[in-house]
Amino acid sequence: MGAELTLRGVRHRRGDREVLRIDQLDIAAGERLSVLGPNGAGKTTLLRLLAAVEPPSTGTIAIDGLGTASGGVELRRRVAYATQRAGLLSTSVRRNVELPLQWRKVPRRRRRDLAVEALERLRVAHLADRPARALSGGEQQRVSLARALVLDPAVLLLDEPAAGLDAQSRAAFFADLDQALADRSVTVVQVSHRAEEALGLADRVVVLLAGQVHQIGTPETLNRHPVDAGVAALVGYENLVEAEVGPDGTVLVGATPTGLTCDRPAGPVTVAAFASGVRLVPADWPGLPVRVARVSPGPGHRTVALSGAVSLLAHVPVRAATSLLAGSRVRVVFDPALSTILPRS
Ligand SMILES: Nc1ncnc2c1ncn2[C@@H]1O[C@H](COP(=O)(O)OP(=O)(O)OP(=O)(O)O)[C@@H](O)[C@H]1O
Repeated sequence: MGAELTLRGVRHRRGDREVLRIDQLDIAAGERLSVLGPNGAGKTTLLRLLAAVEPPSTGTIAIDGLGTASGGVELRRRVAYATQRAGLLSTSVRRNVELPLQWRKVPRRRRRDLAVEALERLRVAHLADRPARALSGGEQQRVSLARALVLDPAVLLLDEPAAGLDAQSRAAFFADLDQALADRSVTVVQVSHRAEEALGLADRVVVLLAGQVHQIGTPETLNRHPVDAGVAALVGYENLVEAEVGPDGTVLVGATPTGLTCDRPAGPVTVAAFASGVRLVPADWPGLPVRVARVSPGPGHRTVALSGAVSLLAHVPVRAATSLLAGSRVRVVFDPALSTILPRS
């Protein structure tokens, strides 16, 4: 059964620097929470506090109502923490996964069965007799996860579980992780600096910037309604453009309409637009005048760098991009479904 986590008034200092500040966070039993933030945001610090590796400088963290500061063995046993590096011991894969069970005095026979089952769930049972340190990075990550899951934890803490994997291996890894967790009600807190990972498997996402929570919401909310430009950049909006809301609600760059309207009061705003929401139209149509600076191949599209009054990135279907030559003049409007208007920070 997954455990409920509650954080109240948590502050954590490293030396005289405060690196984490979370006033209140409740994580429901069985919830999958992602923590998204850039390098140095405090993600690992948060996991270390949740795992009771160290206590917060001030404030409380409780697991099913029991404070981590009490340091009880029983409480620690309910939490499995897979650190950023797989950290496997230089023995066989099987032994790595069996060891935590041995420490808990699980009988040998049962240990073996549980270890094999955990390895099977992560699709690495065929590696059971190999030296763990001689595996590839991706294989080691899977064994590390099997080692965490074999304890049947109430809380699973994952620090960048797919760090160092290529894009294809990452996708397969997360699909298998999803499968491995499918019939468990474990509470999962996973940290990542990649939006696609953080938003992929989560019920909710916490955005951490400089140690502070900027936004908490479902992946869909973060995607469609980031609260500020910092969150927008982190969730993958490639374009952030300074604009103005006119008296009639038209969003303008300079005096030029952008194709967007909003019901904010007249004044400065920031337009966040996905590259796939930047529409190129002929130079004699209404829109922002720009020049094509560069066209480069992307997966299933061309990435077009545009310069002019604003610099933008656009993703353009391959067929439509054939007529785009560097230096040519076009105009740009933003697709409202792939753009959002933010307060100017
Ligand atoms: N042992 C330490 N001593 C001093 N400062 C530290 C220590 N560990 C981390 N920090 C600082 O605390 C802040 C948060 O670090 P943390 O490792 O939690 O960030 P992170 O979001 O996990 O980063 P990354 O994505 O790079 O792993 C950073 O500014 C970091 O430099």
